[in-house]
Amino acid sequence: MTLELCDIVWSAGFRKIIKNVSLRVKPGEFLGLIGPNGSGKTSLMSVLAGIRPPDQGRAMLAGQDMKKHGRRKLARQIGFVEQQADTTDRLTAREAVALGRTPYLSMLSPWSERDDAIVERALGDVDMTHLADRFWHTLSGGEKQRVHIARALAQEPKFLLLDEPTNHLDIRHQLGLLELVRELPVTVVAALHDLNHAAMYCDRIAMMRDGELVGIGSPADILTSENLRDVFGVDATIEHGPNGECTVRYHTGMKKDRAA
Ligand SMILES: Nc1ncnc2c1ncn2[C@@H]1O[C@H](COP(=O)(O)OP(=O)(O)OP(=O)(O)O)[C@@H](O)[C@H]1O
Repeated sequence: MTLELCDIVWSAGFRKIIKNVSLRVKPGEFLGLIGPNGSGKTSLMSVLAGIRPPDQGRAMLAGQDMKKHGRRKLARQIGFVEQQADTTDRLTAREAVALGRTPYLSMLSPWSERDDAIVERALGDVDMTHLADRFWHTLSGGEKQRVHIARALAQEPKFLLLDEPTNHLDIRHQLGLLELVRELPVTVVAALHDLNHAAMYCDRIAMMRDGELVGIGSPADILTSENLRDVFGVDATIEHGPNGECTVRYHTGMKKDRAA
């Protein structure tokens, strides 16, 4: 199954936020989306998730315009974990994860033991089994984030879209989460701020600046000193390992250099 954007424009009011972006997500890949604050990552993810219909261009799932897929069908194929999503409902963690099964339930297909098993597995995947009966409002920011991801996993999507999924997580859970999603039999698109995490886990990286897609390719192709200076305004050296892996080493004293 494919997910593809063709020459997408999305505007808020009169301002173009996403500017003529074309992108084909390859089946099975882990695609990272990087870019400075306000460069359009969240907006692009929302278009990819089918939440924001583009003003121009086409967002396609399985070769068909997303507008033609119903919400329920989209929800079975695409799990989207938004930034800072919250709920005021009085739910336990387990009940919040169970919401992920909604697109599969109907009068003819009521809740079953299989749904229970999927919910328990999703809770286990994000290391939240021991907190499954806790109420949502009592969870920490990181625990809530893990519940959101479990809810998306319970959707059993083909595409998992994660908007800054490691926000709020401690380093063990950041690495654990990225390792988990890389191992899952799903296609992942994740907006990431940590460029070394993008280098470690992504098959490809797409880089945005001011609403435009300015590059897409392997971590080594995208994470260059020139790109980091031009797009992020930081000075860094990229170290390359023997197997093509790369590590970003940021230079300190940037403020002083700029002032000079
Ligand atoms: N509904 C909206 N109305 C007006 N402006 C918007 C709207 N949504 C996004 N924007 C603007 O569009 C630009 C891109 O926002 P977006 O949230 O997509 O960026 P981002 O790359 O995800 O940023 P960050 O890294 O800070 O999360 C920003 O300047 C933002 O203020």
